[in-house]
Amino acid sequence: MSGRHDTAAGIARVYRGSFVHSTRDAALEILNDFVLGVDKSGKITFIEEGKNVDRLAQEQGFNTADVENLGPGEFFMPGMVDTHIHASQYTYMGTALDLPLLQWLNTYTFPVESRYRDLKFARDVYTKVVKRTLRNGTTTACYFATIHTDASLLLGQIADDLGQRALVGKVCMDINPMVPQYKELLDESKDETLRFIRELLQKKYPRVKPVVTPRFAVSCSSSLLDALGEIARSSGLHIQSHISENKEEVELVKQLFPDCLSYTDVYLKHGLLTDKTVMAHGCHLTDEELKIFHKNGASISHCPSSNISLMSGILNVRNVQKHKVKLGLGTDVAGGYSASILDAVRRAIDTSKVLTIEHPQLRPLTFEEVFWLATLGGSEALSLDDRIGNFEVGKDFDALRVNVSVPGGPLDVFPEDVLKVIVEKFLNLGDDRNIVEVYVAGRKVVPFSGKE
Ligand SMILES: O=c1[nH]c(=O)c2nc[nH]c2[nH]1
Ligand SMILES: [Zn+2]
Repeated sequence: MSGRHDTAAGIARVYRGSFVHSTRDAALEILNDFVLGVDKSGKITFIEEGKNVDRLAQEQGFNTADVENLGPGEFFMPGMVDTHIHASQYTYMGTALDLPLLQWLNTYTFPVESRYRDLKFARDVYTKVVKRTLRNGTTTACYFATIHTDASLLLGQIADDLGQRALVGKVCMDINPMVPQYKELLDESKDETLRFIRELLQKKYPRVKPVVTPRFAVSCSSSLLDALGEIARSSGLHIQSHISENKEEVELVKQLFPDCLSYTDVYLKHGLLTDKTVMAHGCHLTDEELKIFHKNGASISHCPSSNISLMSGILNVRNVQKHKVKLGLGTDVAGGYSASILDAVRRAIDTSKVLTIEHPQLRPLTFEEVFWLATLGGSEALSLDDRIGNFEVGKDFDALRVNVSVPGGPLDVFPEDVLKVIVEKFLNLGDDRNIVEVYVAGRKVVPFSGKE
């Protein structure tokens, strides 16, 4: 942009072309020939019909010659939100999917997670997972790290360096009878959580924040859950954990917490079910529990790929919607075998159809609804919808520039394909080859700058 106009209006970039996003009223709004402006702080300053470009140029102080026009086959969509991913499990993603949850944790997960005391190993894995998810269009990720504070801080630093928006959780667990070398003492878990939060906040990363992370009720004592509830209350931070993923786990929690009415009641009683809580899975939650979620404003991360791979169960999304519980999508790497939210989109549709086969009265999810879950729904689930999730004026420009006609790409489009059809094809068939640019708060983070 020309210097004069830059200073006058603070507009950094203006794009013209097709935009698709979700709104409060429409799961998929298609905007053909629109123009969108981003200011220097990365916020969307206007989004209007392309025919208004001359007036906008006058009002906003930019030069129409500087407008970047999208090419044929291109559109912008909001960046996708992964509401649940284990960065520390990335090494074995795509393998080790032959056991149910509790056995899978003991056999594969805990031995691998115990390696993150080694910061060289952590740096290598965390750099790879942040790059992989960014390339696949995850502009916001809600991460589980491990029990190791320094490696968890490193994950925050890497996300900030590479420009990803992230909630980062140092995992807390003081019970692990099967793999006792991978757990903390109660006081250690509390102290290290406080250190993690303090040191991460001290970095003042604009878009990377800590999230209080009890692994799940099975691996935390009541005293630890209490302490974490108190830390979350006094800090006002986000909370993440797992809930009601498989039936064996639900039964075990009943035995471990006989004074609690349900799995949800365990988290509620310990102050861990707030309007900034996101719980992964929830496949076996009862209607009573969903009511408690709604009442407390807590959300669910739907991780269908993981639910199938670990043979856990299938979340009834229609029932979650009926109870007005906030919902987003999660890859749940490495229970899920893909780091791409596009995979979660497909599995969410597939699993909803499996439920429809079993219960024909249940309507399967549409691609528009799942697009909403991957973007605006995810932002709501993480209570970040005031900042991200769609192209509303005032929100940060977190966006994917998609090109469905990229040479050598995974899909073909035809002259009769309207934008809605093209979006559906991208959701079902597209991959990172189609995601030609990724923006977080206006900064182009993909392609990588080369310095990383
Ligand atoms: O899918 C899951 N992955 C995990 O790492 C985990 N820990 C507790 N419960 C879990 N579920
Ligand atoms: Zn998980």
